[in-house]
Amino acid sequence: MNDLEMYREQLALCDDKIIDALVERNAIVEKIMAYKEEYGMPILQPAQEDKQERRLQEKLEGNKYQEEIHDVFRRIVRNSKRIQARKLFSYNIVLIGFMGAGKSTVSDYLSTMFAMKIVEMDQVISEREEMSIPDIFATYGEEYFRDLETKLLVEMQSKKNTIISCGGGAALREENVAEMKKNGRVVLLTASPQTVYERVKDSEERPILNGNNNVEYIAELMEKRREKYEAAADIVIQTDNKTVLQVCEELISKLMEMDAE
Ligand SMILES: Nc1ncnc2c1ncn2[C@@H]1O[C@H](COP(=O)(O)OP(=O)(O)O)[C@@H](O)[C@H]1O
Ligand SMILES: O=C(O)C1=C[C@@H](OP(=O)(O)O)[C@@H](O)[C@H](O)C1
Ligand SMILES: [Mg+2]
Repeated sequence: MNDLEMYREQLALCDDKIIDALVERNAIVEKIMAYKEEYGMPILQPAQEDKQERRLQEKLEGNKYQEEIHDVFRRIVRNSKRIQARKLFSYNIVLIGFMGAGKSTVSDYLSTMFAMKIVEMDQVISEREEMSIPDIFATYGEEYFRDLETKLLVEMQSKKNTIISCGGGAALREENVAEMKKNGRVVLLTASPQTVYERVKDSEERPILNGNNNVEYIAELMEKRREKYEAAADIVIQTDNKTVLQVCEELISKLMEMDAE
């Protein structure tokens, strides 16, 4: 055997070790999940994630391949999150609720924590139309926008394991709700009119509230929509005075409870 052949064999042995370590690592990830579930512990633990990241930084300090190894670890962590998410949610998670309830924020956080794909409906529609949501409303009217929402929700049926962040009006059409439920669990986020107002008062992105951005109008519109939101929901989470992390934890545990039934 010449040297080159020997090095190649050594490399293959290294790859085998990496594979074995990854299989072992993933099995441990599953054990941690099962443990948290058994003892009713929070699934998301961002502080632990930060701690792990710091440990890695320290360990790699001064290492010649620091950047490359770090890159590999980022992928490893992302894939562990995916494994977790696939195990927990075999369906789409569809967030509905009034403007300012936190649908976009919660979706974003969840998608980061579980490395799940996300569809932010307003953003997709806006990109496709090459126009902001207020401009779509102003140019073509609300009905046109609502039809785009319906079309997008129909497309979403081909997705799996995806977080769908709806616009606040998406759950108002019955046909939309039927689409959401085909492949997803519908999560209703709620907040009081006062909380909504505090969260959206400086926003210019919500044409429905144009010129009416006050607690009274919000309360009235919320009441008009309430029945439809509630009828669509598989689970409901009240978000007043809760952090985004708390809302996400509640969402996860309620979905897990639902699956256990
Ligand atoms: N639980 C929360 N606590 C405090 N602020 C929040 C919370 N959820 C969302 N927000 C804030 O409220 C605003 C509106 O949230 P957003 O996610 O855009 O709502 P939605 O998509 O339901 O209209 C954002 O500025 C966001 O940072
Ligand atoms: O409630 C509504 O009718 C709407 C809510 C908005 O989304 P957010 O709920 O994310 O603000 C956006 O889709 C559009 O301005 C209409
Ligand atoms: Mg939103």
